[in-house]
Amino acid sequence: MEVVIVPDAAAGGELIAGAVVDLLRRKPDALLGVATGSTPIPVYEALAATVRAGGVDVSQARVAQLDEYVGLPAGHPESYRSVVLREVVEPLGLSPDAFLGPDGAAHDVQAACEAYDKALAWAGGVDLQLLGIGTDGHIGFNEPCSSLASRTRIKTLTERTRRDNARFFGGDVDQVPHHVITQGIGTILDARHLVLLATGEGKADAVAATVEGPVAAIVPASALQLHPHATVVVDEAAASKLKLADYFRQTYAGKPSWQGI
Ligand SMILES: N[C@@H]1[C@@H](O)[C@H](O)[C@@H](COP(=O)(O)O)O[C@@H]1O
Repeated sequence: MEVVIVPDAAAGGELIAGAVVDLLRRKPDALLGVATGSTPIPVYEALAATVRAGGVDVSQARVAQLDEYVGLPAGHPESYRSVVLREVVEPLGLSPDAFLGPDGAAHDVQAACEAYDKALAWAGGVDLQLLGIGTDGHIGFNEPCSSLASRTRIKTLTERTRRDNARFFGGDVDQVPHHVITQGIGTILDARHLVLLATGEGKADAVAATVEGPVAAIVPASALQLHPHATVVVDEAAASKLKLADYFRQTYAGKPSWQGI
C-alpha cells in the first residue's frame, strides 16, 4: 500500500485527477469507479477542469457507482445516482449511457445487487476505484464487520453513519435511509487500482486503523492491505495519527515522477 500525504484536499484532488487522466490516456474507455460524499469533490472538480481545458478526451470513458440508498424515490437529489450524474457525469460531459449503477428502487433488491456485480464484470471490471472512508472505517457502505469477501448486497447503516450523512438531508437524521446497496469488499478488491482519499481530522483514527492496524472486518477499509495496487491519499490532518508518516513522506518524495501513483 502506498500512502501519499498531501498539504490539503485540493492537492489530493489534483493528484488523483492526474492519475485518472494518465489512465484515460492509456485506456480511453477505462471504467472509473466513483464514490460519493464530500471528500471526492476536489477530484471531480480537477478532472472537469482538465477536460474543459482539452487536456484529456473522455468521450469513451465510463463510470460506475459504488453504492446507493435503498428506497429513495427515483430522481431524489440525494440518491447516489443523482449525485453521480450531477457531480461527475454532467460536468465531464459523459453520456448517461456511460454510467453503471445499482437500482436502489428495485422491487427485488437482491436480484438488483447480483445484476450489478454481473454488469461490472461484463463491462470488463473497474480500472480505478476512487474511495472515501467513513469515520467508522467503512468503504462504500460496508459497515464494520462486513465480510472481507462480500459481494454487492443490501446492508443496514449504523446510527453513526446515518448521523454523519444527515447533513445531506437537511440535517434531519430521520430522512436518511436505513438500508443501502453497496459493492461488497470483495467486489471493490476486484478493481485494478484502489485510490482512497481521506481529508480532515475526523478521518485520522479511521486512516490510522486502515493503514497501520491489522486487516480486520471491524475496519472495512483495512481490506485495502490485501490489494496489490492500493493508494491512500491523505491531507496532513487525516495523516495526523499515522506513526509512519515521516517514512511515507520520504518514500513519496524520492519516487520518480513518471511512476505516478
Ligand atoms: N457511502 C459513502 C462513502 O462512499 C463515503 O466514503 C462516506 C464518507 O463521506 P465523506 O467523504 O462525505 O466524509 O460517506 C458515505 O457513507
